Amino acid sequence: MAASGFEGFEKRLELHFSGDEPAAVRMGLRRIDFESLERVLHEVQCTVVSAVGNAHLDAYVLSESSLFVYPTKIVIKTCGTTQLLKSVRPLVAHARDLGLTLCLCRYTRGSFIFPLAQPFPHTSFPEEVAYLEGCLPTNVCSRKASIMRSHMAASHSWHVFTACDPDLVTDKGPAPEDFYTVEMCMTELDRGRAQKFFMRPGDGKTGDSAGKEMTALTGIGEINPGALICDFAFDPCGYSMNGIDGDRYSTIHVTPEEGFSYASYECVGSVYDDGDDIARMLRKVAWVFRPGAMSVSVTSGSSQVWTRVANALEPLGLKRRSCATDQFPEAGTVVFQSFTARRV
Ligand SMILES: C[S@+](CC[C@H](N)C(=O)[O-])C[C@H]1O[C@@H](n2cnc3c(N)ncnc32)[C@H](O)[C@@H]1O
Repeated sequence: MAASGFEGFEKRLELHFSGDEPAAVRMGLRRIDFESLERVLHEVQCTVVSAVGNAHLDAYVLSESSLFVYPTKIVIKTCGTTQLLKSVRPLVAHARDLGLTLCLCRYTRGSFIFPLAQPFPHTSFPEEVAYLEGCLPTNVCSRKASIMRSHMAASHSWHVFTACDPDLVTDKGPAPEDFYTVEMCMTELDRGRAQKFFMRPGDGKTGDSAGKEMTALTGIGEINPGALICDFAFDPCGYSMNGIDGDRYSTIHVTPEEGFSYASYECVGSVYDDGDDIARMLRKVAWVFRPGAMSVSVTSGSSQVWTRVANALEPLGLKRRSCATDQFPEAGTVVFQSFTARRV
């Protein structure tokens, strides 16, 4: 970290599994014991700092972002110089031991602010794809890698790799057209807002208690007041939270340092939700951080959700600069939009 700052942009991996035995899928991946999860995270170079769970999923705040474990799905998101893709082989092996077969893999990330600081296998997208392909079982044979450009600057591209087992995804996997994932990446955070994510020296607060205070003082707690929140503040600065609400999660991570400030927001939803909910949440997130630039990626089987993004953000003075769409076999459609704050 000497020659650069903290890399806020996360790498994100989503793995879906299927199984023939009802007993295997009932608790599924949630039966992986904590020590085994810690060993996987050790490979990735991060640790668990806080955890919460409900009837549907377990959510972990990590030293570098978050991990969500459902019975047949894992989402792991890590930032900094972590080696996220090193988790693929051990996670697939643990799932196999539980009678579960990989049916869908999604890997996404933005453009790193400090690409030269990234270690193998994250030194370039082609290298990440080559490494990932080497880790995946042969049944996930329907594969595609794509870099979606924003036409703004090379620094705002969206990297997507998907791999599916066409038989398992359509037979037993999730119906991708019903669900969507929104990934928001924000840079050039408003200075005053970013300042709220620094701990105050000598106030005696722990990571947990300072995290709770930040959730309340910044307005993050109001984004989805119904969610159970697990939050953590880093010393001297930085913040992470996971929110769980039934079978949905949301997550926020903040790197507030001037010069490379960054915040991300991610949530999952269903096309059957009230369409205004997602618009309201996106507006609240933009209000919490007031970023100078932002990208929003929507992964969905239906084409309608992404239109709500621009409709929600443009009234706040965020002008849409680009919109790119790409389709991934059996893994849905990705719409990548970028915005900048209107300068007055
Ligand atoms: C883990 S958090 C949030 C990560 C998220 N991807 C982001 O950048 O928004 C990163 C912030 O916490 C700070 N931080 C302080 N101690 C840290 C630690 N031990 N591990 C990771 N980040 C730490 C970093 O400097 C940075 O501001």
